[in-house]
Amino acid sequence: MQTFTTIADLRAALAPHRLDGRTIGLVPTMGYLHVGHMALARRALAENDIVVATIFVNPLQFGANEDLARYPRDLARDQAMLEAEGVHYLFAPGVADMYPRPMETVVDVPTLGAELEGAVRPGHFAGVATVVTKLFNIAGPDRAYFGEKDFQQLAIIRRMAEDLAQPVEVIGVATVREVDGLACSSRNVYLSAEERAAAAVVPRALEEAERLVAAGETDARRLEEKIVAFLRSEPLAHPEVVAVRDPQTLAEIAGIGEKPVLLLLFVRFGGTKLLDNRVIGPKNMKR
Ligand SMILES: Nc1ncnc2c1ncn2[C@@H]1O[C@H](COP(=O)(O)OP(=O)(O)OP(=O)(O)O)[C@@H](O)[C@H]1O
Ligand SMILES: CC(C)(CO)[C@@H](O)C(=O)[O-]
Ligand code: BAL
Repeated sequence: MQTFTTIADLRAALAPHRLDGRTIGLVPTMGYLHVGHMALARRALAENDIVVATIFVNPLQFGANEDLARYPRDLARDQAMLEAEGVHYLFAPGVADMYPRPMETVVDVPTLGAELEGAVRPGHFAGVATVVTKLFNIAGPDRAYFGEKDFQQLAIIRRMAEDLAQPVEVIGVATVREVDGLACSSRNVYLSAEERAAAAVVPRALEEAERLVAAGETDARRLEEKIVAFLRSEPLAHPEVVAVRDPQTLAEIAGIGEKPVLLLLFVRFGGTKLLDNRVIGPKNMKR
């Protein structure tokens, strides 16, 4: 695997592949890789001739009081993991390589990006949409891979790619979990041992929602209230977003009826915010 830090070097490496008609899969990440990232890489390797992973902790998507400076980093370990998986290229630019001067141009998805996680992280999704567009422009991938754990991000990137006719297929990959069900996440390392044990309440809340819907709960607001109470039964859990939405549009819905619904959770443990979600179908519904 070759690692590049400049846009020009990555482009030069990819140009001959493109000329020879090879397909390119892109796996954008912020590094400190785990088995969830590896699932994206494996899927990309299965579906493309050439796979480019990217590692860039994008300052544009962090708010002033967020964890940009302390975001976990270990480039050597990440390189070894990607190499072992068979990834062909790693693009790991510095901030000056990606943004040699302050960005004047921004890609925003203002409605989808303002709610749910966007409501507690203003500007976050404009930062994501902007950097992902730039990564698409740099690598020119045929397909790009994103985790369903970041459900709203995936929905926003799909919408952005469609709206802007970006010539890339956006592919969602199922969430990979630890043995107790907690979604793998780079930020899990921030959790103390106590918080880590308590965090298992998040996937359990998704199970509980599934159980409540199967038992006949049809009111979206009541389901949200029950899940907030379930999460609060764990004293270390501070639910920030508990929302039942339409999985396609992320629009609010009132009732749980014939169609599957998205339950999206954003739960804080100490200073660490964890995301999770599940698409839940009504009783006996085949999904
Ligand atoms: N458990 C997981 N299963 C599948 N995909 C995942 C998982 N965790 C992250 N991803 C995906 O990997 C890509 C890169 O994510 P990122 O580098 O932010 O990792 P992360 O673990 O989500 O980090 P953070 O803890 O900062 O949210 C995103 O598309 C994200 O959805
Ligand atoms: C897609 C992404 C790499 C853009 O910085 C980031 O938001 C992430 O890791 O999910
Ligand atoms: N959602 C993954 C990237 C971030 O939290 O900034």
